[in-house]
Amino acid sequence: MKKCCLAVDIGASSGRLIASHLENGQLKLNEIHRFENKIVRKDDQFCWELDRLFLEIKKGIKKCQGKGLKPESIGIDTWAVDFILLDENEKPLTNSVAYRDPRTDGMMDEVFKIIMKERLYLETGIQFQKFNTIYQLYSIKQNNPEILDKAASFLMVPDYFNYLLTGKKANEYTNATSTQLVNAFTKKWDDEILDQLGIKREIFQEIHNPKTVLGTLKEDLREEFGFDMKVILPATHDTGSAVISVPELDETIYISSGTWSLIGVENYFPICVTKALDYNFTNEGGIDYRYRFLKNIMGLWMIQEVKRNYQDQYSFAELVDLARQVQEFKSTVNVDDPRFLKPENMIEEIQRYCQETNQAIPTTPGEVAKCVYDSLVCSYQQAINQIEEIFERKFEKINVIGGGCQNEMLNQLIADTTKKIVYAGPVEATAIGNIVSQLMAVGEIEDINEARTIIKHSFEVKKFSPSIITA
Ligand SMILES: Nc1ncnc2c1ncn2[C@@H]1O[C@H](COP(=O)(O)OP(=O)(O)O)[C@@H](O)[C@H]1O
Ligand SMILES: C[C@H](O)[C@H](O)[C@@H](O)C(=O)COP(=O)(O)O
Ligand SMILES: [Mg+2]
Repeated sequence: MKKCCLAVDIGASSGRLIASHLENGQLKLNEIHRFENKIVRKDDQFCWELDRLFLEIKKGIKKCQGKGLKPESIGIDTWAVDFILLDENEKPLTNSVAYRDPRTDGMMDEVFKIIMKERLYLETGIQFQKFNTIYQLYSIKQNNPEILDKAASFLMVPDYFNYLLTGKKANEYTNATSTQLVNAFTKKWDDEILDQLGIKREIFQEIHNPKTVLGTLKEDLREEFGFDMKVILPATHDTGSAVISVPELDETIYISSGTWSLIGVENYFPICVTKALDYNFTNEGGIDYRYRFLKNIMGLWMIQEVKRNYQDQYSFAELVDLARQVQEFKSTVNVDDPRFLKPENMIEEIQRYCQETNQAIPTTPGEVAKCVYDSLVCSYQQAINQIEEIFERKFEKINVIGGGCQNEMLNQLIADTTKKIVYAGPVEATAIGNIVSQLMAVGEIEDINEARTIIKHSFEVKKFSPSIITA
């Protein structure tokens, strides 16, 4: 049996288990299992199917032996902000409510009545998204206080899966920062904010950094799988893992392109200045206490919903080809308008927006897709301008990572619009960042610099130069 480590990366639209080992200084990947992730309706709430996702994780682990692989460690990363509250008997107190659920509508303003927006930003450095954990918890406090009274443990989604694997409870740092409840300077839970909001501190676990060996499998799982593994904390916020594996970082702005587009730079200190607040940038925690100075852009969620609205009769590649065929269609929308966060029908919402703004209304799948892609690039350009204004410098390169880097039309459009060199890849950047964190934890890789060198020599990165427009 070949030794390997196992990365579990679950984004908002898909999950995958990828086995990996080092061979002649290169990282080799072997996709073991891939599955759909989606938001479902349950008890009139938008929810994740965490029980199904854990079964998918176990299914993937069991596939390893059939492939002659013996995983020595496993690391789990997922989307951010969402959590589970366990009671004193370790039972979940609520559904696995998703961040797109409207339960946080109006909660930001309720919190600002207690803690000024500017102070919240100065202390946490985290962007204001209506679905941040802080507003989810405050919604529970306002509408179902008995739930918070009964709560004994707060676990974010990857923490919860780690608990199911090991029986150990911990909050991992990079994901904890996405809650907007961690102080950007002390890097600990912000007792003052929790106290002012009346959220009891004792439900939060000790914060552990990426590369922590949390433990090994519970006995029943060792017997079920037939082997034991170390359970290691990668950057359990998926974007935190993705940024670790950006091959081109100097002079570079990254775009982690999946359900969301996370656009930013790696930094060594939090930037909580007024301009960063006004432009709604975040300082999410990274590995080795680095910072991910970035902002959320609505992302490929929009094309995922368009695809769903067309009953999945077009693949993503086909939607790109259809968009290529209507280059004359120029209408765009503000992708970051909250109306696109969870519309009933994305196509109709885009059409309504174009009508309201007196633009041509997209009617064909190609026109709708082109409108989405063109609109995303407009938002990318705006964010890039804001980053360069804040850093008072130009960035020469853009590195697109994640599933979206497979969209070569979009990559070229980004290059043409921004007039910057675009590098595309690696596709599985998140899983790769997860893997190298495990290998650093066990000493197979020295540090992040060696990790990035290995990554650069292991994966193809395609280059897109701005087209030369002849007069
Ligand atoms: N062949 C392709 N052509 C164009 N876009 C693609 C292709 N494959 C995947 N994508 C894009 O990648 C996105 C998924 O990226 P991924 O990083 O897996 O998302 P997440 O981690 O959020 O689930 C899809 O929504 C789709 O827009
Ligand atoms: C809700 C958060 O902003 C979101 O999780 C984002 O931080 C993120 O990591 C998205 O990752 P995807 O792979 O789901 O695009
Ligand atoms: Mg992802």
